[in-house]
Amino acid sequence: MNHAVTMSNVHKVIDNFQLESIHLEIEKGTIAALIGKNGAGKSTLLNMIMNLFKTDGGDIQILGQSVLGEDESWKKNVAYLPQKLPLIVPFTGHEMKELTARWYPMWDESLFQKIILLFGIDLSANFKKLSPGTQQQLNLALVIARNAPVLILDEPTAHLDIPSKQVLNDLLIEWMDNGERTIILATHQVEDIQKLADYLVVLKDGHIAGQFEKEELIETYKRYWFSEPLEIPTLPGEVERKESSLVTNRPTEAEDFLRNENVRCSNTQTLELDEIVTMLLVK
Ligand SMILES: Nc1ncnc2c1ncn2[C@@H]1O[C@H](COP(=O)(O)OP(=O)(O)OP(=O)(O)O)[C@@H](O)[C@H]1O
Repeated sequence: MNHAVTMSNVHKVIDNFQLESIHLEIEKGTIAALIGKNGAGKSTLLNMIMNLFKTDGGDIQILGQSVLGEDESWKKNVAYLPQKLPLIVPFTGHEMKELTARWYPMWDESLFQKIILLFGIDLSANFKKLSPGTQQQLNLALVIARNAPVLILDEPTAHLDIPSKQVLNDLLIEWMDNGERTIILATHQVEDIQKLADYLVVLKDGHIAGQFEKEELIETYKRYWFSEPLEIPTLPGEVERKESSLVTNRPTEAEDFLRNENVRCSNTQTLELDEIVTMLLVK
């Protein structure tokens, strides 16, 4: 069993929104970035993995165990940080830590203290008086220190300042090195994807539009520049055409095509990840 999370034919209707027949396999030992435009269904999908939203059908497994049955022992294998926490917390950081640590047998106190120190969090302050960024830092410390083999984070860097984002990315990379662990993170931040993700899972209007290995994806997209205005038919894999440039995601076929058409390009370039992500989400 090589999968940390699988979803088979999962579907769900919530008011006017529909998650359509989701098939997803997240390999153990990898980091998957779940990306999609606002309202694409990322948080809904993560809530369904955690069985917080009931499915209308299909199956979801974490480390081979269905999350939909009576047996809830799968919960020890996953730590989840939702985008929005539903509670107004009347506790200090110290109290929150005591309450959380008690529930989780794999709690790693030294990791927790290390994260608190790295972020510089005052644990004696009341949670509700902390800034949104500091609240997010504390929530991250509470969730990462649970040390579950599967970590699910919904927009973990949304409120963090630039140095804290770096701290978190370094922490997560180090955390991954320490055993067979898996992270799924929903994010809008290209830096998170760039630094962390092995795979990108693209969600569009409630369906999975594709799952891509990041390095392969970067190799796949190419832009060709031409010194003369273009008058050629659509290229294989063409995803963008401007006056003197073309982008394709099937470069080998596109280059054969250009040769056959006797068209020479003046320059070729790979694309930045943010451009590729934009094309994946809007085209
Ligand atoms: N509890 C709910 N009741 C009704 N509709 C809901 C509920 N939760 C989510 N939705 C709807 O599901 C759709 C997907 O929302 P979701 O929050 O999953 O998107 P998202 O991709 O996480 O968006 P964002 O990037 O803005 O966080 C939206 O149309 C939203 O209105």
